[in-house]
Amino acid sequence: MRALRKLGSFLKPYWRWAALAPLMMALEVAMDLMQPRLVQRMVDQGIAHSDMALVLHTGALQVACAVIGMFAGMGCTYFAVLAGQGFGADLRERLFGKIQSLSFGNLDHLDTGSLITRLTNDVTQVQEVVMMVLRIMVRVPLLLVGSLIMGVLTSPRLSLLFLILIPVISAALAAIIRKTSPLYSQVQKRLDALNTVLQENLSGVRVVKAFARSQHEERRFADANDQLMTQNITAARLGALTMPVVMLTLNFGVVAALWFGGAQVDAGQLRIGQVIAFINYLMQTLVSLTMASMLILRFSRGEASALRIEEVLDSVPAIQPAPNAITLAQTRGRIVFEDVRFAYDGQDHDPVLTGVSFTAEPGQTVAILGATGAGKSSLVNLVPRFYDVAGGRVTIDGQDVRSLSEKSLRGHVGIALQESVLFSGSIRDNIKYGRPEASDDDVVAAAKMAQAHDFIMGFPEGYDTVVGQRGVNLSGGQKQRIAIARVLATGADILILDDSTSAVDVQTEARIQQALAEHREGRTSLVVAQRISTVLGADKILVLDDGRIAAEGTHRELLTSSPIYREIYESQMENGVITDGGE
Ligand SMILES: Nc1ncnc2c1ncn2[C@@H]1O[C@H](COP(=O)(O)OP(=O)(O)OP(=O)(O)O)[C@@H](O)[C@H]1O
Repeated sequence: MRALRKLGSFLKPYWRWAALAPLMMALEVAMDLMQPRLVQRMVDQGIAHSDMALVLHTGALQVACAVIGMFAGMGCTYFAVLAGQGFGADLRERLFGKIQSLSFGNLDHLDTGSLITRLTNDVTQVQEVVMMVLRIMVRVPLLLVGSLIMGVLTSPRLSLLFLILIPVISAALAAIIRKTSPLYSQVQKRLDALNTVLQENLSGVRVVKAFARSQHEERRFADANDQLMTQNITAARLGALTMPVVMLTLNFGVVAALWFGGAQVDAGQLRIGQVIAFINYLMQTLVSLTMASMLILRFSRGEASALRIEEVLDSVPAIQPAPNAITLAQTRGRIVFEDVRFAYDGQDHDPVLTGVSFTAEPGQTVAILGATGAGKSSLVNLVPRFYDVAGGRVTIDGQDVRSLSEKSLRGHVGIALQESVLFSGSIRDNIKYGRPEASDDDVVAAAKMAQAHDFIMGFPEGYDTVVGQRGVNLSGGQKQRIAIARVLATGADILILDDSTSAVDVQTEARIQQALAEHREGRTSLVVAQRISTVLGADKILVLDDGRIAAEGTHRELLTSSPIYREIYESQMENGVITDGGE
């Protein structure tokens, strides 16, 4: 229960509600405990002596107790819901914030489906435990101890039955719990698997259709769904044993109490009302034991969820801010890679980049070219410090990027990632995403440079056109251009384009390059490309081969000095990829 206890701190802001709920419950239990005594009084003193006034008076007291108990119960539920919902909302918010704070390296290891399950189902499980605790955590021990004491007070001799019934029912319930609780951890895992299939499918639905794999995906989903169902049924089947076991024991108890109680009534040692009251207390005792077992089961289910939540909350961002992080007020934009090594495991096994050294002077455009998997994206991701180097260093204006504050670094480095993700909302909002205070003129200027203005104005609503689920669907090339406009609108003085014109036709791409060249003043650019046409005008081209810089120079220089470059050039010439400005 360690993880659950730790998450309990999220209840602190709601302590008033959390305290009121059990108080109300205590009142309800007190009322419940009064009832059998009142029944006993009515039978033994009222009915036995035909004392109608006493019967009516006791009946009225019973009604009053029931009404008070009912309101107390309602109050308890109400306060428990207030506290529980507040707790759940705060926990979800913290979890979401934590996910936002994680680095690329952390996110590589957490799959989206599992994060969704943790944010939704796991939080709900823990929240339910909290509400249950507030409602019945007090009720169970109070009712258990209270009814035991009252039972003993009512008939010490009949109470000997407790000595048999309690161990029997406790042992049976404990066995059920031991078998059931591991099954619920499995339920969460199966739910993860289902959410992963679901999430992959929803985001990749077009690929599924393109490959006509709908049936395969349906089967995959049905498998995951069936496994979840089977797991739930297995757990529930075991759990379903609880009630029959309890009822059997309870009925044995009642029969035994009637048997022995009846004999004592015959012998004049006990009154009928006492037997009835004792049976009530016996039932309350056994029912509260059952509730305790359910509570334990819920706890172990909640603990499994709490552990999964904790795993995310306790993740340490792979990228740690420097203790005295420097804020770069202005940059010249000189980027230097000094003998950089990089590996995704962070421990230098199997490096993706080795011995990478180069300089991008302020205002220069440096292009990075190479086969897929050569390490181009990995290289540029080191500049905004999405990952840390394993050896060497990356500097901006002589400052190691690890010594800069994240805010300042990301403020100066704008990156258009390989995959252009737009958010639902207007095109304007998307372009302003990195700098919400950008003026409309800035937005238009950025869109013009990214060669997006014309097609945006082609939409009836222009910049207010809504993209995303309920808006227009943009082509891959249009999305890429909006993503480029988004990074240009930030006004960042270091611009990184990671293969971000791959879906744009060669002519448009050339126009983007030209517009960027015209506005290059004060901006250093790193451009990752597959096509030589993208890099023709670059001040420097790095040819990356298997994580190393195989050659470096301008287009002209490389044509003569680098066989790899010449090979790429010639293959693209043959395929007609180089149509504009090629030599
Ligand atoms: N998040 C990651 N975790 C682990 N390995 C990765 C990750 N991203 C890339 N790699 C590996 O690093 C190597 C370089 O990948 P990278 O994406 O940098 O290549 P690239 O040159 O940009 O390729 P492309 O042109 O296809 O985008 C590849 O072997 C790839 O499998």
